[in-house]
Amino acid sequence: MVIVKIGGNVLDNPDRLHGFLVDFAQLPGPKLLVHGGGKIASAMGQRLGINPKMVDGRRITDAETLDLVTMVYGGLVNKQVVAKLQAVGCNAIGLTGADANCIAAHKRPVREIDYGYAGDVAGSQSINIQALEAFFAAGLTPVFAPLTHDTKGSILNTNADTIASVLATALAARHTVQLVYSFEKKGVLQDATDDNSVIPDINLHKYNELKAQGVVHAGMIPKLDNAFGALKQGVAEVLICEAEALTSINTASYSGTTLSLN
Ligand SMILES: Nc1ncnc2c1ncn2[C@@H]1O[C@H](COP(=O)(O)OP(=O)(O)O)[C@@H](O)[C@H]1O
Ligand SMILES: CC(=O)N[C@@H](CCC(=O)OP(=O)(O)O)C(=O)O
Repeated sequence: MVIVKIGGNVLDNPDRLHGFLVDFAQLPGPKLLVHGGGKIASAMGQRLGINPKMVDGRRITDAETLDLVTMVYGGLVNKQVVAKLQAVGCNAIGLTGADANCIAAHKRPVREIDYGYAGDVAGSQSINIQALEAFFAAGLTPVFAPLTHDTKGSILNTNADTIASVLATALAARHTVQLVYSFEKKGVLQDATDDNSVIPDINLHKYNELKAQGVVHAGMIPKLDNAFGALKQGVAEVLICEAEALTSINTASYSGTTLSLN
């Protein structure tokens, strides 16, 4: 089973998104897509006079930002992705974590920073596996927006990399799961501005070194934390690669980054 996450910079590029969705539709076997959309939410917010506030890669989600991200992730982006997948022969069903109680979360506790309506998922016990299995059994491909719910009536904004990691972890109890973080760059790079500097393999020790050297920074840190978290909890393989690499992931020509614990 393959779980794929697609990042906001590709979602924002119609040509790259189209190519990616054609490739995703062709992946054999049961599969699931998680999309981000942070960049689109920030741009739409600015048009509405809502300025984005990010701390450590997480959006501070006040009440009006929650409305914004619910509209953008759960509406605009999710439904556009689903319609485009339908057009290329993939029977996708668009979901948030509230739908079929797929992903329960809790509001991030206020410590130094109040993230507002940002949701953390406690672990794979918060995933409704039966609902996911029912979608797969019906031949449907779930497409998740980065939204969860608190089971008390509120939607929560949850990082898409985290959603991909917890879904992959929950499904790993029953399936051999491959988790693919696809984004706009060719992989984890030695020099974030040089696409020819892909680091092919990273284990936990090397990750800590890369972090300490500042080679891995910004949004790549939470992405890799989520990725290693999934490996530690039984996900068979985690890959980080560009959107265009999806059809090569199980071939010798794969040229992105592969993560391992040891
Ligand atoms: N070593 C690195 N290799 C590649 N990207 C890196 C690296 N360090 C930091 N980054 C940054 O991380 C970003 C990816 O994180 P993020 O924007 O959260 O991705 P996504 O759009 O997939 O959610 C890249 O656009 C890049 O700017
Ligand atoms: C709480 C939180 O930060 N949520 C993210 C969800 C979107 C996301 O993760 O999008 P990308 O994958 O495109 O970055 C946000 O609102 O930016």
